[in-house]
Amino acid sequence: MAFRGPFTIPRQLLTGATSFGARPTISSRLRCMTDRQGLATAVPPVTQDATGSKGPTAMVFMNMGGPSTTNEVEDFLSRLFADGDLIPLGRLQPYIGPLIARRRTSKIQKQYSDIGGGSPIRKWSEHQCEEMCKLLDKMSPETAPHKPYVAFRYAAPLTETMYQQLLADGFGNGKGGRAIAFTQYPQYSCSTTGSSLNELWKWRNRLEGKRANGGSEKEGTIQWSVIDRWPTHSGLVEAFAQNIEAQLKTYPEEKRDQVVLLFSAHSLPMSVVNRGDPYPSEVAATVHAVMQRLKFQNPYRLCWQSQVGPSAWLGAQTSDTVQEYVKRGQTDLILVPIAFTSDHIETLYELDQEVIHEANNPGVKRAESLNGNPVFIKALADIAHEHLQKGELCSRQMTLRCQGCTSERCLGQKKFFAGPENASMVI
Ligand SMILES: C=CC1=C(C)c2cc3[nH]c(cc4nc(cc5[nH]c(cc1n2)c(C)c5CCC(=O)O)C(CCC(=O)O)=C4C)c(C)c3C=C
Ligand code: FES
Ligand SMILES: [Fe+2]
Repeated sequence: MAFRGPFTIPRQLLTGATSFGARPTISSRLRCMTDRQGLATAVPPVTQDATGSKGPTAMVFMNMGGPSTTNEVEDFLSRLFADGDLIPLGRLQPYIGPLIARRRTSKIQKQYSDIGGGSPIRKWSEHQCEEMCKLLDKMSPETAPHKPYVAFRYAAPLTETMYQQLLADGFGNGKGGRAIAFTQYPQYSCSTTGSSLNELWKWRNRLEGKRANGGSEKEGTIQWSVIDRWPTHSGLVEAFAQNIEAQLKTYPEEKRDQVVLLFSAHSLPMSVVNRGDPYPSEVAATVHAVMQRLKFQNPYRLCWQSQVGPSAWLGAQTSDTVQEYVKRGQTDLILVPIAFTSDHIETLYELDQEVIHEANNPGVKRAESLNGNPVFIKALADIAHEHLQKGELCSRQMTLRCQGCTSERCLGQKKFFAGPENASMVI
């Protein structure tokens, strides 16, 4: 089903109308290629203590967050509708955003109360991050101790709170320290990971920037690097594949190969897709990698869920897809949430209580979410370990803005995280 809100997405979002920024010259492209080598080695040396340790290392999990109780729903929605990187509502956003949030609150509160009174995302994020840090301490003693932090975009603990905690824990304040911003969206979208990075950059400037340091040159001493996407990491693929195999085993053996796998990801407005957002192709890459691991033994489709408001969104919609296949007599279907790493309202309410309930057929099931799955937590540790070993500030892909991007925030954020030596690569 689609969440239909009482609001409309603004015209430029509907049409995707954008103007393109200045094109890079050939010489600037050549410079980019030369600088490319710099990216992999650009992490400045981190101070070592007498034992040779480069730690502590702060591991910051970034995600959207969700209301832990129904009382937090309105604040959560207010922040979400105030985010111009997610829902651009123009100059009137600070006024329209809270109005939309207020009108939507009781409907969404009911959904959270139907899934047990709140979103489990905080519980899972804290668990995943803590467990990953324990593994990292063993895998990478030279950067230990690894300290877990969670930074949510729209719910507690907010990015600002996390940053203040980092400073209180002895990072920054002229003392340096290394922090890794690790997105918990496996596939990059400017409306999700991009928004979280913009927020992190904003709070870094406010709490550690020149102005926060009385204009002194001692600006910001925390050394940030970013894990910005990991759509086809083998550990992620393995964790998804094992959950699908476990659900396939619940069907009689002779029917197993005929079960259709329906990978379901949160949709995007077509205006965001047409701006050049990398998310749809990265989600498709995850699906393909998982199917490869499963040896393409089942037919499959990728479909899109949770569209909000009346504008055009990427389809086909998950709810329509299930209905169509069931109508055609294909009643053995496994829904696989593929773009989020823990349970949330979109799995527990939209898939379980709406799509599967409406299908009214015992053959329509859902693969478990990754949640506390040890294979997944080991994958997180492997991804972080590879990042620490490579010494990259961010992926090469992060330096390329969307074709239709006109956002100064995106430009500034990417230049910051790419580092001063690589800033000229950001186009
Ligand atoms: C990869 C995941 C997600 C993408 C991409 C995404 C894009 C996106 N979302 C909205 C609007 C809303 N999303 C809402 C909730 C919500 N969104 C995601 C994930 C992605 N969103 C999740 C996991 C959740 C639930 C959080 C939880 O329960 O823990 C909501 C609030 C619910 C509602 O009012 O319907 C809105 C609104 C847009 C506009 C967008 C792309 C631009
Ligand atoms: S919108 Fe994608 S880089 Fe700015
Ligand atoms: Fe969303």
